[in-house]
Amino acid sequence: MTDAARPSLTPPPDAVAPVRHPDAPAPGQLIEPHYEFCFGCGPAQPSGLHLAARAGEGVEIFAEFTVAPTHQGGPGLAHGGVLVTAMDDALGTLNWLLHSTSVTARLETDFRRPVPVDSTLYLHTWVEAVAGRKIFCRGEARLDAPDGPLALTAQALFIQVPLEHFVNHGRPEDIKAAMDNPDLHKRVRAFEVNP
Ligand SMILES: CCCCCCCCCCCC(=O)SCCNC(=O)CCNC(=O)[C@H](O)C(C)(C)COP(=O)(O)OP(=O)(O)OC[C@H]1O[C@@H](n2cnc3c(N)ncnc32)[C@H](O)[C@@H]1OP(=O)(O)O
Repeated sequence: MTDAARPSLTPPPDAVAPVRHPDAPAPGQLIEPHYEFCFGCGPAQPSGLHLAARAGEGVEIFAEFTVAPTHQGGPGLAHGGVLVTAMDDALGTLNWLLHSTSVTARLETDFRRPVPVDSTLYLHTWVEAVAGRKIFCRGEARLDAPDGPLALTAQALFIQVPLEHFVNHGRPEDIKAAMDNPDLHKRVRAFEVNP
């Protein structure tokens, strides 16, 4: 599909190039999960994807996840929704490079080949442009090697939100537990000091 057919995913003429925040993780640095129970990257989520993400040199992320039997859709194959989750999380991790908090507003994914259980998906996501609160991103995922066969491509629109977005909309007991975690609190508050 051409960009013209995806108007809300195409940066407008006044969009600007993304700027890597001075306090962004260094290239190659492993980025800690934003929340231990996140289905995408949380270590405490038993059937989650346990996505491991590293910062790239640009406003980009490189991430990996290995498809487990619990991620099946068709027999022996990853569920498409699980693959979209991996892409969404790798796109969401771009927040750490911009030092902004944004959420997925629109995510369009093209599935280009089946992804078997036990294969490792290598994801690459990057910010294409920023226009006000709108962050235009792209991603691709390859099978079993960073330069392996292309399995998924994606375009997304993220919208910047204040931290209160999470506090106001999340289940109260989970918000309280997250706020009581000093490590998480410190990581998230860093965004407010350096917006
Ligand atoms: C703690 C760790 C932190 C970091 C946390 C990191 C988490 C990473 C996890 C992975 C990412 C996720 O899954 S996030 C979870 C999934 N996503 C969500 O739950 C988001 C649910 N949706 C919303 O909350 C809302 O709809 C928002 C925030 C996206 C937008 O609401 P809003 O703030 O009121 O803004 P609104 O005026 O509606 O829209 C602003 C502009 O964007 C455009 N716009 C809005 N939605 C769309 C859309 N779907 N498609 C096209 N365009 C859109 C509007 O037309 C408008 O353009 P114009 O008129 O200005 O031109």
